Amino acid sequence: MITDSRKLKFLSAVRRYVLPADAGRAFSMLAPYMLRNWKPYGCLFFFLWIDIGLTLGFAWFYGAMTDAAILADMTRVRQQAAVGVGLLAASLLTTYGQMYLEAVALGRVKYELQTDVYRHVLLLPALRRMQYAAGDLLSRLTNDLHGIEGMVGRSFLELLKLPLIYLAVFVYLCQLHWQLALLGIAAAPAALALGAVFGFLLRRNSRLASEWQGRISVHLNESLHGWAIIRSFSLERRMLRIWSEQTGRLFKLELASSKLRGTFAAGGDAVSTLVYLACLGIGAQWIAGGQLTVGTLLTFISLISHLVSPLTGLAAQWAGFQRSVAAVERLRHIVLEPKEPIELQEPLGPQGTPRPSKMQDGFRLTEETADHPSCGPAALDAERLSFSYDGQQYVFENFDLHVPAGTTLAIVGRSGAGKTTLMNLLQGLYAPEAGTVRLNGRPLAAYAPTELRCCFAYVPQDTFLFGGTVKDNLLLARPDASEEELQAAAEAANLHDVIKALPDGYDTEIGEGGVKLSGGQRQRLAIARAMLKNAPILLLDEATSALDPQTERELKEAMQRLMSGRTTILIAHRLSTVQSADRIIVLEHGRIVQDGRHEELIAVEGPYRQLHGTLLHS
Ligand SMILES: Nc1ncnc2c1ncn2[C@@H]1O[C@H](COP(=O)(O)OP(=O)(O)OP(=O)(O)O)[C@@H](O)[C@H]1O
Repeated sequence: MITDSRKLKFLSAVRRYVLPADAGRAFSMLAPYMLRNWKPYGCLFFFLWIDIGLTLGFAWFYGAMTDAAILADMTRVRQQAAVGVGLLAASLLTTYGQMYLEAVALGRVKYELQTDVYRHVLLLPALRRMQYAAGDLLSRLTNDLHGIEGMVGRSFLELLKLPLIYLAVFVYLCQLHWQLALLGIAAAPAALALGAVFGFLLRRNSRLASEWQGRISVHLNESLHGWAIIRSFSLERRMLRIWSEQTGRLFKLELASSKLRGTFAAGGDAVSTLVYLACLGIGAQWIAGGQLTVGTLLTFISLISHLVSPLTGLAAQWAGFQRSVAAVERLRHIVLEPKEPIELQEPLGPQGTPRPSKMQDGFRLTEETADHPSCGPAALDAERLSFSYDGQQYVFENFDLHVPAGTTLAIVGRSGAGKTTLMNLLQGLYAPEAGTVRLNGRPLAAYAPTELRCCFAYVPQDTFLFGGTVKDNLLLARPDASEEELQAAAEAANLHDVIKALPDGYDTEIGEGGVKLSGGQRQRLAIARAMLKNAPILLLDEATSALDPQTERELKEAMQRLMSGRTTILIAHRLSTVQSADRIIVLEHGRIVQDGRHEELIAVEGPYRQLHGTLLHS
């Protein structure tokens, strides 16, 4: 006996299959892209009618040619041959036109959609961005993007074509011989039922396959980024096991889909063949009885498959369509996310010539990074800030802080105290749930995002460098910087001599993530970059790694040059930077538990004195 909940589940699954709400949403997302490219789509629609006309034309041609041949009417045979050549030429042109136009339409829609989704990813607010694994985003932007073909490619037009051709063939056949035509559609219910069941199963499989595809991407991405840890912890076997499990699951799903498709195709063939044989048998009897000519039967036979295959084909196309709906849904999730209101320069179209870029990964130096308004001396204030990552556990509650212009504030505290979170709140990367951060008395929200970014130079603990040359990486901070300015920044960061010693100087390729530079060199490159940006507020997350005395000294000098004349907030791990700060705050569970200069804090018993011993001596 079927329980009620099972029945409900089944009914809702059927409803989702027949009337998928997500299909409507997916269409409303894709419609603007298709409308914008209405020309190729319009032409494809035109070709669709020609295609239907050609199908009927060829069927008629075979019949008429056969009848003319049987009657040995050579004049008609010659006329028919000419018609045949015309039909063939039209068919070749149609095939070529359809393939070309599909490539144009599909390519443009995919390009525009991918660019929009990528742009959205670039502009995701920091906290929202963290909700997605990098590999998952990668999978959405590649696999899922290609998965939309069922909704915007020719298969979508096929979906339109199948009912039309079905109707056209049926009407045509009824005129030829209505009894045979009715015999042809007798198989319709069986074919439809077969198609619906298989389409449903295929859809479920393709959804699962999409999810596994995403997981594989996440794993692959982690393996490539964490290869050093994999090597040092001997995780190769474990990573390979996870990989094999995931790809094995995907393989099984794809195999199951292939089996379904195979069974479905075989079932469709069986139904078509049965109908074909039945028509042939009955038709032969009618020919013998003089009710039908051989040519008419031939026309009939060549069209009969169009009465059956659209039904099975419709379900197959429907399954492909469903697969696309699932893919569009995954892309839609991203574009529904809020984004930073930053205007980005319109990229070139698919036919446009890309602007020359020296960056390996195609990162372009555009006006977005070139804006460089000067904010002048800047003071930062946090007023009654409250912030939590999950809406439950508050990292900060009613937090107040005042950083006067031109001073250096050092933040110290145990791991997890909230130092990085505070830094991100102060530079407006995270929006507080309550309270305000003010820059020169004006709330951060009142600044345009690009204007705000230009007021801060951030040197994180782990420097991120782009593949490309030393110069490319420096120019990211200020694309219009002159050679002299680049050199001055590098000199101030104690990096110029190192760069000069590289094989191609400033034009040396530093590899993906700057792998060809040492850790200390990477840090100094980040400092030089911040130097070039010349922002009034400097946010520094000091590196915790101990460096050799020489590098340490060079780094310290570079940092001090960078800090002079700017408002600096630094997460301090080194005694020397803490000692020279104008003010030190000690954070504990999101609260300032000690506040003052080094001499004042060290003089009293408290967390600072305890932490002091753990700071790096340099
Ligand atoms: N993306 C995040 N999602 C959820 N919780 C987070 C996230 N980032 C940090 N936290 C939590 O917020 C708290 C403060 O973290 P934060 O990174 O600011 O500490 P920190 O003082 O910078 O630590 P460390 O010195 O180890 O870098 C911690 O309890 C941490 O678990």
